[in-house]
Order: sequence, then structure tokens, then C-alpha cells
Amino acid sequence: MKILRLHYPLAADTGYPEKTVIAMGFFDGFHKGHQAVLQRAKDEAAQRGAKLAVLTYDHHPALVYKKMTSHEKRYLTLLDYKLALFKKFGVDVVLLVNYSYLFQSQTPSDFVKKFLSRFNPVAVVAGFDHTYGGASDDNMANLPKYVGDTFDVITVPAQKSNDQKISSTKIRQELDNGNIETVNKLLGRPFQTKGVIVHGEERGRLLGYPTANVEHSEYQWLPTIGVYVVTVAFGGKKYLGMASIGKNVTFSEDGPMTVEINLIDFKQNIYGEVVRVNWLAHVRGEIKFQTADELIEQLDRDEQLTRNYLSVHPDILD
Ligand SMILES: Cc1cc2nc3c(=O)[nH]c(=O)nc-3n(C[C@H](O)[C@H](O)[C@H](O)COP(=O)(O)O)c2cc1C
Ligand SMILES: Nc1ncnc2c1ncn2[C@@H]1O[C@H](COP(=O)(O)OP(=O)(O)O)[C@@H](O)[C@H]1O
Repeated sequence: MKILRLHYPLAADTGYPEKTVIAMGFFDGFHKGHQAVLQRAKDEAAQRGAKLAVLTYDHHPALVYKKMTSHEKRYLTLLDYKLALFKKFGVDVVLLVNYSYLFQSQTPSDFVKKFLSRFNPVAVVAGFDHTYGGASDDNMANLPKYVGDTFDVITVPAQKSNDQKISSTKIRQELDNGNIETVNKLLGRPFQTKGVIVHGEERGRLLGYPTANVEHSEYQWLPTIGVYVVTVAFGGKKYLGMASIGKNVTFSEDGPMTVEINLIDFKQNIYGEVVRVNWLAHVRGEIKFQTADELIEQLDRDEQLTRNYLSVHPDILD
């Protein structure tokens, strides 16, 4: 998969020589709605003997038009994971635009003539509500006016789940509500994050439940505080685990939020490993226990539940 990093206005020699079908969108989450857009583009590309291209952006377009909070600035899928998902899907070329005020401000006519046309589209494909800039007429319904008969404009209707549009916003809300099973249904795969194992307070081993503390990017959207069944992948292997996102309220009044994972039937030093966590099921909220022993009893029950989850879903370690 080729990645073209683009800055607007495009340099004179920027372009792509082969015929393309271009799927357009920010695609944060790469959920089932996004996948429907890419699937349509993939089918069109195959029929027309064209390359499958994706036009996407390096950061949230909203950065350009508002002051975003640090909560809003996070992503469901960080860029390197999103690119890996595109590659797995069979994308040939990614048009990765540095989303800037100048890009956002281009007229629809310039978007067609000075941008899209450089990449040889035979068709562009996007969701029904896609907009690429800030103008009021920069939507899919208006695009054919500016395209004429140079290429086709294909709009994919809303993909729904329980009569509701599948959207990145909906998935963020479900993560904030602890509904990881719903999230995974809307994604069509487990919600995945990546981090490095760092040192914690070295308390876990005293409880009989050592925990690998996963440090994530500050830009990663995480599930809400609570306990989850997870799998953790590193070094070409996958392990079963129980994860706690929280402030360790049993031991501290106002500690930092950490992601800690006890790996089941595992005993190795894994500080410094870069791991991928698949978030599979919500077990419970975080509890402030009166004693460490009560926490340990709860951890015993969490472990049992986690083992049961694996016996019902043996394919999670594939
Ligand atoms: C599955 C799991 C569930 C947990 N649940 C709670 C909890 O309900 N309340 C709490 O205060 N800490 C909870 N913890 C966090 C422990 O307090 C924490 O792992 C321990 O303090 C070790 O921290 P350390 O890695 O910094 O040594 C949980 C940890 C795990 C792995
Ligand atoms: N079953 C296990 N699950 C997670 N980490 C384990 C396990 N067994 C050993 N470890 C190791 O022990 C460390 C966690 O021990 P812990 O006492 O919780 O210390 P820390 O507070 O530094 O995380 C992990 O980072 C890992 O290197």
C-alpha cells in the first residue's frame, strides 16, 4: 500500500498516474459504516480495473475550526492502526492530507479541479453525509455539479444498527458508557488499543495478581473506568487477561488513571513490551474496597469470570 502525504495546495508534481476509485472520509474507528463505503469503492475499482484509493486526513478536521478539549482530541483509531486496517482491507493508495484551513477553505470547484483530478479518479465514493470542507455546498449532493462527466460520484446510504446510524460519535458514547460489546458490534471487530508496559506501584504482585501497566498515547480514546475481559497480543502470541481501567481507589484517594492487566496463567517480565489490547467484555465498575483482602476476593471472582468467557469464546485467542 502506497501512502502519499499531501499538503494543500498541492505541489506541481504531486499526483497518481493510474486510474483510481477514491473513497473519501476521516474514517475514525473504521466502523461498519466506513467499511461499507470502502467495500463499495473496492467493488467499483475491481469492475473498472482501477486502483482503490482512500482520501483521508492526518488529524481531526475539527482542529481547524474550533478549540478542542483534550477529551475531544482523542481518536478511536490512531493513524498507524487506521493505515494498517486500510492495508488489510486491500487499499492500494492512501491520499493522506494534512487537514488545514487552506484545504478546508477550497471551493468545491477547486476541490475537483485542483485536488481530486490529480489522482485520476474514475469515481469517488463517500457516505451520504460526507463533507470535505467548510463551505455550505461542499456536500456529496452538490459534488456532481462541479465534476460534470469527468468521473462518477457515488453516495453510500447510512448503515444502521437498531435503526440508528452507525457513527464514530455513537461509538465514543458507547465506550464512555462501558458498552464494549455494542462497540465491537458496530466496529465488526474487537476495539483495539496499543501501548507499552511500564512500571506501576509494584503492589499487584503482593496481591497475588501482578498487573502489566499499559501506557497509551494521550490521543487514544479508551473505554470508561471499569474491569474488562481482554486479550493481549505481543511477540506473535495472544494471551487472556483481565483489565482494570481506573484510579486504584482502594489504595489512593486521587491517583492517576491507569490501565492494568493481569494476564491469566502467565509469569514473565514484560516491562517495555509493546502490546495490542483487544477489549472484549465489560465485567463491572471499579469498587473502593475497605481492605486489600476484599479486593483479592473480588479479583478471584473476576478471574473465574474471565476464564469462563474464554471457554464460551475459545476463538478469542486465535
Ligand atoms: C481485573 C482487575 C480488577 C481490579 N479492580 C479494582 C477495583 O475494583 N478497585 C481497585 O481499587 N483496584 C482494582 N484493581 C487495581 C488494583 O488495585 C491494582 O492492580 C493494584 O493496585 C496494583 O497496582 P500496580 O500495578 O500499580 O502495582 C483491579 C485490577 C485488576 C487487574
Ligand atoms: N500474570 C501476569 N500478568 C501481568 N504481568 C505479569 C504477570 N506475571 C508477571 N508479570 C510481570 O510483573 C509486572 C507487574 O507486577 P506488579 O507488582 O503489578 O508491578 P507494577 O506495579 O510495576 O506493574 C508486569 O509488568 C510483568 O512484567
